[in-house]
Amino acid sequence: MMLLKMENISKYFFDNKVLDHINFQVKAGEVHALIGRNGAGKSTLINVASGLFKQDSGEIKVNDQKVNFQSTQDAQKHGIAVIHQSPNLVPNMSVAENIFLGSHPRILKFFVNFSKMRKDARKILSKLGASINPNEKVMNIPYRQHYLISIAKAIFHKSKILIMDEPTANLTEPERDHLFRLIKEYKNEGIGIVFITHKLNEIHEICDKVTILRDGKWVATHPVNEITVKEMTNLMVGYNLTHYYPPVIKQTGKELLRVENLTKKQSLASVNFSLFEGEILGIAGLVGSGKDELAKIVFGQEKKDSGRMFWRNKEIDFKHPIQAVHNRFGYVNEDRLASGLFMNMSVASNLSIASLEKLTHLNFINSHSEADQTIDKVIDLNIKLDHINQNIRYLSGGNQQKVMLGRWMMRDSDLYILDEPTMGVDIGSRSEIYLKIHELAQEGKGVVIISSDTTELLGLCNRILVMNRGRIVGNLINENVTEEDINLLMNGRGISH
Ligand SMILES: Nc1ncnc2c1ncn2[C@@H]1O[C@H](COP(=O)(O)OP(=O)(O)OP(=O)(O)O)[C@@H](O)[C@H]1O
Repeated sequence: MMLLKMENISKYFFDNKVLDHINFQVKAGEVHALIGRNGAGKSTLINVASGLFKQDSGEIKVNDQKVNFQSTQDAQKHGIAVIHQSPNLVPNMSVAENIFLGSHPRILKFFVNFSKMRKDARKILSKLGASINPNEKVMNIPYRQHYLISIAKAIFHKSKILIMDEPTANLTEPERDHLFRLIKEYKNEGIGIVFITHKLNEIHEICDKVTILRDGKWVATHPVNEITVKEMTNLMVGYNLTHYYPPVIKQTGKELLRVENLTKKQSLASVNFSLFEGEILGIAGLVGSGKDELAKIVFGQEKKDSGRMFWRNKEIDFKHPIQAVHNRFGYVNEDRLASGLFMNMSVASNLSIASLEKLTHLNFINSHSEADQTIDKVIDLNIKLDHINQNIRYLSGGNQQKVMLGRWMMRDSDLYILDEPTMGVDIGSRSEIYLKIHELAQEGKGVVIISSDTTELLGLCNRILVMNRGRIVGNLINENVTEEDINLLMNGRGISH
């Protein structure tokens, strides 16, 4: 018996055929990966499965019975739960209240049993290995952890089909291990799981089957032990992707940025480093190592306690990010969906927002020039959209990420601080972004890449700083450096060779 069967599903957004006769099915006790490039239609397909969108044609069956969902609540009643890429939690409610929203434990039918709610929430969160206080308001919880709260919510509602849209994009390694253990438990209980990911290495670890979509069309479904990561990649992109990383840069120029004794209570302890023209400098470190705070301080988004910074040997002391922007610094924030993008604005405005003063002439925006430059960036970064005036909220997650990078390229920044630049970006687009970053460096720009993906840092950077507990504990020229070296340093241990 199939838990979920989607047959010939098609879906249009206006004239745009986003899903074209897709077949997809999930058995009880199966973890089924759904993969494809940014904009391939993965989220749309699961939004149809969960009653958020209505398909234009095709049928959905749950336990071999035809269903016709009118809403997400309707799908939930049939046991389908979705954990979305950017969870929609209620910010001024507590974590526990968010987890139990709509089904609070009650005393005498009417009164919410808060103490039971908190106890249950703590139990579920600890199962996920998440150290989150259930009493804390969601608005005070780092955005990175919102996904964990959403998972806790889905677990509580005991679904038969659990759909996870990029569950590991924001998780640390221990959190990911907890999640995988939980997925295995669920599998044994006969729950069917749909697992969307851009981290193709995870598929062999946790999934049984994989379905690949391309441009809204079904391309293939295979048991995972019959397909390699390379084959999956080629099916996703539709060609043989051979050059993933550009060559590592060997020569750099003059000093661009110098950071001296940068200190901030509880996050940075006397950090010193320089960045040179044409350099791609990586920063590795676990959550809490200080790498994200370092980026925020350099960009003027957070205040330092002490220390000095120099740009081309001239002291800088930004009190506000706008000063950094004037100095031609660009910053792609790891929290892009929470604070980087303007969700009610068009793609064109999101791309041009950092360049407004450049594009403005006598106080009116030169819209021809804006449109021309925007189109250039869109072509450059291969952003998938219908029209540049389209609202950004309708772009797929990975394409929104590319807009963030395009914004600073359009501004023609001299320094690019990119915090998790390829989070949620498909493998084909990642290789295109790496090429762009390499081109920026070749033009003499300075690039700082903060990434939790050590392989990415080793593939792209000529030098890697490793941070641990607010300090730089390694400054490694990328020659004969291994992932293990970086992992040892990140965890506060020395390299043995
Ligand atoms: N509400 C909407 N209105 C108009 N177009 C939309 C809407 N939602 C999605 N789209 C378009 O549908 C296409 C598929 O998007 P979808 O979000 O399903 O892609 P995806 O495979 O999940 O990508 P990603 O890996 O980037 O998350 C994209 O071109 C997107 O712009």
